[in-house]
Amino acid sequence: MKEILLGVNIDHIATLRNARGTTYPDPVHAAEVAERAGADGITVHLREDRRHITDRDVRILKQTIQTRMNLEMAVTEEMLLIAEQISPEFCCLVPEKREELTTEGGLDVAGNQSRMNTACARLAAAGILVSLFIDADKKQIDAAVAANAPYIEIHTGQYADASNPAEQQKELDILIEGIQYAHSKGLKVNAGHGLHYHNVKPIAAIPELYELNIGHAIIARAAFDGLHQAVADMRRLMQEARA
Ligand SMILES: CC(=O)[C@@H](O)[C@H](O)COP(=O)(O)O
Ligand SMILES: NCC(=O)COP(=O)(O)O
Repeated sequence: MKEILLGVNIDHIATLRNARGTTYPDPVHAAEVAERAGADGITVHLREDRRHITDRDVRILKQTIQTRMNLEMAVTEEMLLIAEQISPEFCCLVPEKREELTTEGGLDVAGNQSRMNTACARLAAAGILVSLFIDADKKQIDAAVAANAPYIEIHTGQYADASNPAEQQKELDILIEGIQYAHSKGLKVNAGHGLHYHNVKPIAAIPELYELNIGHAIIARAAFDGLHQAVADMRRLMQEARA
């Protein structure tokens, strides 16, 4: 069966650094180790409040990443200008709330169609491949198609947060239906959020998926096993699911 790619999100290396205001651990170093361990791309979320990744990180990473940068960002004028200046290979547009602990759901593309169309067109004009981080909802998938986004990333948060196997299976079925629908519409379909070593396989097994973006669980595992091992183990689990 086809390979599935792994984008490693290194935000929480920066969380650890910022907790003490030190210069270490450096996300630039993390990207290099993750790439050597088999990451197909590096994801960073430049939040409006800069709680982890900073402008400096994005600038230097753009010069040092050997694979490709996927810059996650809110749909704001400030972020669009940064993306146009940095020119990452991919931009994933995500919803953002200042107070949230982490991303709580998908972007409402359908409810903000003209703003999304404009953002996608601006990024495409800058040569950036756009992805929209959305829920597995046909209305949002149709809106992503209408916005001319070549990629979407399906939000797996509800699946990851399910509190029992029956609920998790229900969420998985919703994801599979949405992913198949999006794929049939010609979108390249990624997925991510909340995936970890014990819930990744059923997601990685979905044949229409192109790439998974995984961060928090890999960085947490790295504290005990080292980042190289943590990335390699995640990659292996994903490939096993495709065997
Ligand atoms: C959009 C998304 O699902 C992730 O990138 C997530 O936002 C990671 O960053 P946080 O951990 O700061 O939420
Ligand atoms: N877009 C999802 C992502 O980059 C990583 O999310 P998480 O694994 O840190 O929850």
